[in-house]
Amino acid sequence: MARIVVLTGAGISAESGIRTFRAVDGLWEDHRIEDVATPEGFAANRALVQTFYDERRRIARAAQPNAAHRALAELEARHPGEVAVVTQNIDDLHERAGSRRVLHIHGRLDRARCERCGTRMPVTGDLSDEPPCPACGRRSLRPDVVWFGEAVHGLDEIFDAVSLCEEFWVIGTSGAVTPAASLVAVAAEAGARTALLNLEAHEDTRLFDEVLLGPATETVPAWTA
Ligand SMILES: CC(C)NC(=O)[C@H](Cc1c[nH]c2ccccc12)NC(=O)[C@H](CCCC/N=C(/NCCC(=O)O)S[C@H]1O[C@H](COP(=O)(O)OP(=O)(O)OC[C@H]2O[C@@H](n3cnc4c(N)ncnc43)[C@H](O)[C@@H]2O)[C@@H](O)[C@H]1O)NC(=O)OCc1ccccc1
Repeated sequence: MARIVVLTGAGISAESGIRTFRAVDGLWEDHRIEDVATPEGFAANRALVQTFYDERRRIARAAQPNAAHRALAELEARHPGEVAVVTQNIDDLHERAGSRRVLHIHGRLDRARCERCGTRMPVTGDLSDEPPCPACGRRSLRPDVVWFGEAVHGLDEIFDAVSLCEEFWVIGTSGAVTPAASLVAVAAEAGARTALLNLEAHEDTRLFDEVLLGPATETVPAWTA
């Protein structure tokens, strides 16, 4: 049971050079969600979607964890077994910062899944080259990420962790996407102390006991010190 559960979003990786989604220069400025982040969009234009994620994979690989990622990894090292990170991010910056218990609710860029046999595997080259599935040989690999309208990953384990934690912190997310956005209500309902660490306030911060506004590389080290 993790005493502290931390939900993170694109804002925690922004200062590592990974674009967020809804900001003025956000990803959704250049791409329609329907075209690049839905099963329908993938069926309609496979190459567009594969290339979109290949590009994001290149950017994520070139990015480095920042002081916010490191502060969470150091907190976990100081309190072994007491900290769990639930991230909406598909980059692996939490793991590269040293976090060990990381649950990717929306999947991972560095993994592919075969649509035909379901095998999951690390991504080596570009999926836009349509490499054959190493298990069934068919050219039906897709990014192992959760698209809109698809079931998220590990929801039961996440709900259990959130409903049993004493502290629930939300970092760098607009809270626009469910079910991730509904986790703070679960934590508050279970009596956890809740905190929001974000650049901008949310419309509805009533569910948060504490609100710290500012860049994550400043707020997270201060909050976890
Ligand atoms: C758009 C939204 C309304 N839609 C949803 O929520 C839908 C449900 C839904 C449909 N219609 C609706 C109508 C109303 C309500 C809900 C719905 N949800 C789904 O479809 C989910 C799946 C949702 C997951 C989609 N995949 C992602 N990502 C992976 C892919 C990819 O990444 O390409 S979501 C993706 O967008 C979200 C982006 O949000 P943020 O991370 O918060 O980023 P954003 O840019 O918005 O905000 C950044 C924040 O950071 C702050 N910030 C910026 N810089 C900094 C800084 N430096 N420091 C600190 N903070 C900072 C900013 O102030 C800002 O607040 C993340 O979750 C991210 O993972 N699935 C599902 O419901 O399935 C059912 C089901 C159940 C069973 C069986 C079958 C089906």
